[in-house]
Amino acid sequence: MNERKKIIFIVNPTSGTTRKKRIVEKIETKTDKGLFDPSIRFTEYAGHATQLAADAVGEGADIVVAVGGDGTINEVARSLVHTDTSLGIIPCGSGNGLARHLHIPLSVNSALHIINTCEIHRLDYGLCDGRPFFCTCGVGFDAFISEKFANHGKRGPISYAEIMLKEGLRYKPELYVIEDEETKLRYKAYVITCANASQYGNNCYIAPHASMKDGLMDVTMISPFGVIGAPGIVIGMFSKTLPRNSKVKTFKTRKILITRDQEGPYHCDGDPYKGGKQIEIEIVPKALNIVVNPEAHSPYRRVKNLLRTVRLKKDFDK
Ligand SMILES: Nc1ncnc2c1ncn2[C@@H]1O[C@H](COP(=O)(O)OP(=O)(O)OP(=O)(O)O)[C@@H](O)[C@H]1O
Repeated sequence: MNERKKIIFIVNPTSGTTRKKRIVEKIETKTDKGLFDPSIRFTEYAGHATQLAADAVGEGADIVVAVGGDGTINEVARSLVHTDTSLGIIPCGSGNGLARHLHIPLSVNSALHIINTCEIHRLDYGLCDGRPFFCTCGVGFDAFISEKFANHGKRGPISYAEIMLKEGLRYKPELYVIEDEETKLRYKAYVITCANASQYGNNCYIAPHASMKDGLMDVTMISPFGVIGAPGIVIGMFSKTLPRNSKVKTFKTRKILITRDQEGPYHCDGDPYKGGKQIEIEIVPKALNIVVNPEAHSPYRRVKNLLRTVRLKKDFDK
């Protein structure tokens, strides 16, 4: 008989707005016990998931599942890069950018089905100022807002929208020099985002053509657009057409250096950090095993997910 795979679930009780007790019950009942030997651990403070994931690697875990949002995934995945231990995802954050990019369903039952299917791909991640990111990183307005959000106390999309409206008008775009191996350009930008995955979360696509398999990041630079240009930017983000906007410049590259006039924040997967005048960002190709959705590119994926969720819900309610 094959030995069961060791799988460790790391639950962030503070992520998103959903209650985690029911999620834990689902993990306990729906994980395939024939395939896996599961255990569940809870984070007790910010940053704890990194230590728990490192411990799991040390214990020889085959899969470590981040149960939370992009912040939790980042903390878990940074301990898994360049190892044979794979990252699983049960998305229950506020934005769930990486899970949405990978077409991992937001229903816990369906996400557990993906884990039970256990298809693993080796994908890219990024380094921003030496810090790992898996979805996006960058400077400008989004880094400024993530700093305000981190200090706000309350989470969830309503708090986020509140901060965007209150602080958005105060933000002043900066001048940046952006260099890669071939070009050097000066750009006054509202936002510069380097994307390994396509979206910030909540289906807000900053780089709709980003791929985690191409060894490259998609750099999106948005120049100041004013009140009149704002609806076009927002519509572009939610309709995957942002690169066509005249205020937006995009390119793919492996590594860039961003230089600005003064020190300031940058963000990695939505979490803010203090940065210097220069920030180096690069993609590390094929360095993290991730449990992916084998049906991610099937045209019938949404219908199948819906049917599976209904079926699993019926089983669960029995
Ligand atoms: N037990 C804990 N107590 C307080 N904070 C925690 C705890 N565990 C993790 N955190 C912190 O919670 C933060 C937010 O978690 P996470 O990003 O998963 O949720 P989210 O912000 O709601 O979702 P998303 O990033 O998808 O929008 C993380 O940056 C992490 O450091």
